[in-house]
Amino acid sequence: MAASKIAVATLSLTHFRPFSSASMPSLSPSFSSRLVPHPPDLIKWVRREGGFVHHALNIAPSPDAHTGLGLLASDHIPKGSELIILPHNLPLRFESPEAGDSDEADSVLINLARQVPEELWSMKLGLKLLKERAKVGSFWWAYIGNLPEVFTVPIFFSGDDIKNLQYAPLLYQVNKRCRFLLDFEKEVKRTLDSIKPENHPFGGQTVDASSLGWAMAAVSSRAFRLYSKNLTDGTPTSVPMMLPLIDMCNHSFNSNARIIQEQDASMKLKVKVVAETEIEGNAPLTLNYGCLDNDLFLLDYGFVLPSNQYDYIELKYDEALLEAASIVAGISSENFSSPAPWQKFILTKLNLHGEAALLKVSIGGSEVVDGRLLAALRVLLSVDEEMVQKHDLSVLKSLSAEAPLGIANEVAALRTVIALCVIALGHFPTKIMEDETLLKKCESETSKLAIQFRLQKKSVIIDAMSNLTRRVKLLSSKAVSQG
Ligand SMILES: C[S@@+](CC[C@H](N)C(=O)[O-])C[C@H]1O[C@@H](n2cnc3c(N)ncnc32)[C@H](O)[C@@H]1O
Repeated sequence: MAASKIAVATLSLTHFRPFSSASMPSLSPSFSSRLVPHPPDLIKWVRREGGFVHHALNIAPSPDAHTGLGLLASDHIPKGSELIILPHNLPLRFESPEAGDSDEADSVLINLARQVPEELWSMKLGLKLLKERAKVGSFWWAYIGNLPEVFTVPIFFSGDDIKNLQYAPLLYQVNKRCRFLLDFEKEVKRTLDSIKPENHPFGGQTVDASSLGWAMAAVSSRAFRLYSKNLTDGTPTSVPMMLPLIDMCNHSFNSNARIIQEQDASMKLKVKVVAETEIEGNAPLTLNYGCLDNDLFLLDYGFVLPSNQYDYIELKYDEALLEAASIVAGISSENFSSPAPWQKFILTKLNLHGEAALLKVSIGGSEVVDGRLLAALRVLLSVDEEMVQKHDLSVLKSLSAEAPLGIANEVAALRTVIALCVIALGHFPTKIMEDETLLKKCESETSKLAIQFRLQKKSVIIDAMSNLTRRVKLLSSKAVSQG
């Protein structure tokens, strides 16, 4: 017994790297602080392991101080140039494509991963990342040592900062993730308590919600989905992977580089980054992470994009809310609370009525007004069943279909949406000007993010209101000119 205790002690001292910095970040961690103070040279490591890195690429703090480190071009790079090539063994994925190389510790990991809900896939790959982080001599150490020490995703916000987001759908998601991490911490502890030391995937270390959260955030903010063949039946599936060095690229919707997936001579995965445009010297290399709203950018990546064209606010389709909006808009219609049977029928087709109704609707984004909401308002504000029946649902749902049920109907529908916007704005506890003043005074990065997030949500509403007001004015002047 005593001997095995000594063996455990030796194992734990020499075969793992402590997770301590995941739960206790250094006193003033910044976006640029890495897991270890002087991490290995990542570019050299990629080249040494058979990868290619363009000679004019460097890792450096981004010109925009809030984006952490980035990849910068030191010289002009022509369009089409290959910038980075990673051979198949460099990406870090949950399951290695080489069959038969897994050990007992891997099967513990696989069993834990089975308990992670699909939507939190980043935790699954995060378990693998934690395993490699704990292992002395991990193949990926040069990569892992270069990962950020802290992440600004809301699971690490203080309670006040979470409240300061002021937006229920995001609060719900943040709470869900926090609750999952706390429950999963217990599950991981329970599983690891019964594991033999030599099979412990984290070198005998305690894994808590904080280290799990670090791993989940590292993956959600840095992994890319690539296509891979399913090992059992060969069907192509998208697999999240961490792509060393490539994940030093920051995001832009107008990115100057893109990822290409290829196969090498032995049909193994090869991941390339290619210049999509000419890249000037000193310019950052950027990738497009996707057409995401600010909820996802904040939840997964820990940043908020100003004037994000894909951002929107979520509302619940609710008769009482519509009734209130129509009163604010000065339009009286009883149809909101008691639609006629033909109107109910269309609402059911729009999935806004009935048992399986989906009541989430949106304002903002590329549509400006959720097509289902717009169609419902047009229909509820119409008394002309025959005219409504003439139109296809796709026309009734489209804002670019100009006044399909007549100008008066369209003005009433748009004014009701504008009133909905006024009500939605009123639900935020602070005004835009207050937020702007608070933002100037604010020193904490996470408090700033919370204020920026809610400011952007309010801007989405204001932009939608301006867009709709412009349309109402145009329609009204048309109505006047038509006499
Ligand atoms: C894939 S990593 C990019 C490298 C990262 N900047 C670093 O220091 O390691 C993604 C992270 O970079 C930051 N980032 C990337 N693009 C950004 C942007 N457009 N605005 C603000 N932060 C950004 C965020 O912290 C995000 O979680």
